[in-house]
Amino acid sequence: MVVAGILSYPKPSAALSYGTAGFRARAELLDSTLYRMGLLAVLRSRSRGGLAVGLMVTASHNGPLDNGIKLVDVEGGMLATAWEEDATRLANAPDDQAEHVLAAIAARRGAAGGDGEVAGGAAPPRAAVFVARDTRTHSARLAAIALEAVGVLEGRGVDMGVLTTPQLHHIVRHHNGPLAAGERLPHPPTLYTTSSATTTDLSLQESTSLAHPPSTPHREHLPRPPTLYTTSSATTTDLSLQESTSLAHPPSTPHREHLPRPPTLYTTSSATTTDLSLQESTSLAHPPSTPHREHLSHPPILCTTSSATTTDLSLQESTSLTHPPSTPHREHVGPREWASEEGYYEMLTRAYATLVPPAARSSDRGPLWIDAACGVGAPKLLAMQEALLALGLRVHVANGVGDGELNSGCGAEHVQKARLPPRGFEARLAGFDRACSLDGDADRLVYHYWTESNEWKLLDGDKIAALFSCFLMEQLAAAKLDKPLRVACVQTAYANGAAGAYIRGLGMEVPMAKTGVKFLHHEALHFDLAVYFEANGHGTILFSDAAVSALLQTQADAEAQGDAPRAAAARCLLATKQLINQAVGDAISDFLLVEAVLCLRGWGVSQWDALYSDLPSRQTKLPVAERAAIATTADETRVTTPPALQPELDALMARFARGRCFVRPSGTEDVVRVYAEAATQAEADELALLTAQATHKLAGGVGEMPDKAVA
Ligand SMILES: CC(=O)N[C@H]1[C@@H](OP(=O)(O)O)O[C@H](CO)[C@@H](O)[C@@H]1O
Repeated sequence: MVVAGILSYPKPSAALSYGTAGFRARAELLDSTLYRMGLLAVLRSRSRGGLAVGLMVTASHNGPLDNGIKLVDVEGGMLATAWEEDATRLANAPDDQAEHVLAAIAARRGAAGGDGEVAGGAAPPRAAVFVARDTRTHSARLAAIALEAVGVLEGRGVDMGVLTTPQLHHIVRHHNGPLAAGERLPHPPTLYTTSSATTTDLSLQESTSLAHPPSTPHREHLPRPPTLYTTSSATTTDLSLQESTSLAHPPSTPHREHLPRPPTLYTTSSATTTDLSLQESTSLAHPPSTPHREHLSHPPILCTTSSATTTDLSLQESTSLTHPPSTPHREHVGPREWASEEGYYEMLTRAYATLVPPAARSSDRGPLWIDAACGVGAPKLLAMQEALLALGLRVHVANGVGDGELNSGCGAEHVQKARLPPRGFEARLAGFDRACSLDGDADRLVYHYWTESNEWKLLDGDKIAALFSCFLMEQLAAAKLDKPLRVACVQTAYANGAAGAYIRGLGMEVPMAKTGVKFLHHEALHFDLAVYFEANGHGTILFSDAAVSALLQTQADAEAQGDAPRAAAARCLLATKQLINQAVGDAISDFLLVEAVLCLRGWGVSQWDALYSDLPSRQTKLPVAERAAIATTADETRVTTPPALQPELDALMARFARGRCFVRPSGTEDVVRVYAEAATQAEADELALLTAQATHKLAGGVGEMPDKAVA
């Protein structure tokens, strides 16, 4: 059946690569990739004892004709690097060899077996693959192809419907819970001799460190009889789980449409949330007898700072002292009840309520205007709108699905790259003093506003990182932890020079990572507490288990000593951890934290903007004959190939006061990207153009010599 399936979705001639953020291509080229990635996702899940993995159908900030795939690994983060290589190999295998490539991957990764053609002895653990999609017109069809493939390998495919990318990460993370923790720690590769004497394979290292070695009773829970999910609650029944019992979804099968759903008020405690997904979920990876359920039996902590009635599940989670600081990262995962879209809203609104107590909710704060890029962020924001209003946060959602072309003239990518306001916000709008833009799958966020003097100003990922950094440092100072935490803000070469200087001035380390959030995320894992952001607005804050444990201890000590300010600071940091997505950058959770911090400080957007002044910068891009022919140093700030290019760029930089420029091949588009910074905007623009021209001349530019910046 696997072979028949592969042959029914022939591979296009174009080469496909699992780039900086998954596969991206014209939608019509992706059928075979979706099918094959459905198969691969099954292997990945099997290799981790049947823990769920996610498959997101999206091309993020790309135009509406493109689509793509982002695979979500078992701990809720991005796919392990070694599996990315497998993904590329499998996507590009000729049709008549793809099954062999798949079988080789399965054997190498300890994922063979079962009744499918990818067989090899004992039945493997049953895989679980959660498939979600954005709002592109072709996404539903492509998601169905992935689900079909999952079914062919007898995995449990769950159609999660339309979600933001970070929501899928969140659901996978909370579904698998602490069982998925303990892998992908930032350590050097280890040589594994079990599979091949020459294989240095992190993924194999991972699979040997499973919480569930093959002998664990995982498979006892599978297969389960299909569960009938009848509607019991109009607001919270998760239709996607009705679909979970269907293992093979032929592309022609119309999937249930999950959108738009009526906005739901998420203000109450879990008493009103009857989430059938959770009934189902509890019978999978976390049997009641496992110690992980201990998280749910701790008495909840009442967060008196926010509201006497708020029982905070995250703090319930945090009260678990079963994971001392020495245990691996990421064991303070939230409760299983959050492993659903409703759970996501619940988690965020509760955290916001804790962080911004009623006394801090000023009624004269104007609404926030949110540009949703005509993408999936819009319906998700609408679903939260009433709950946010109840917490004193008024949001106005613009550029919703169908209001215009996705990511075109609107959205975070357009705003940040073109340095232009989005459609609908071209001039000051009465009543709106601040606005923000999401991208097409709602994992990026930038803010912007019009000044009193009618100047449009952008607050990009660097500014968000600076706001979060100063807030964290302030709260850490007030919490007076017994042992200081190692705190950092991870950036890339695209970070504005002024941002790095400001953050270093706060006393934080500022390590640099390669472009691509996965690199920032991995770097952030080296620290107890780390903010990471790309200038384009993709980022989050990671709290290590050591940090969470230290904060819990501080809170308990301070409360016992009657030190209210210290206890409040620790509680505030724990609520921040609950609000900010621990799996991946998330525009919705990021904007909630921005709003919370501004509210707590009584700041308007201009005061935030005044933290530091950006050095003027400009980005552009150009096509070249072979972008892979351009190589850079590890930090991407200098070109190593072609050798003549860097001396030319050095000479250009020397001509401009505070001049800095670099070029690198894009991992998501067939272009070379150019970045330039200088003392004035005119000089930054000129340096960017000269850099693009030098690249065109020395690195095989195609078409006309660039004569202006291109967003
Ligand atoms: C300069 C820039 O913004 N590059 C973006 C872009 O990658 P490129 O490899 O530059 O195409 O898309 C990535 C995925 O979204 C994101 O991580 C990265 O920051």
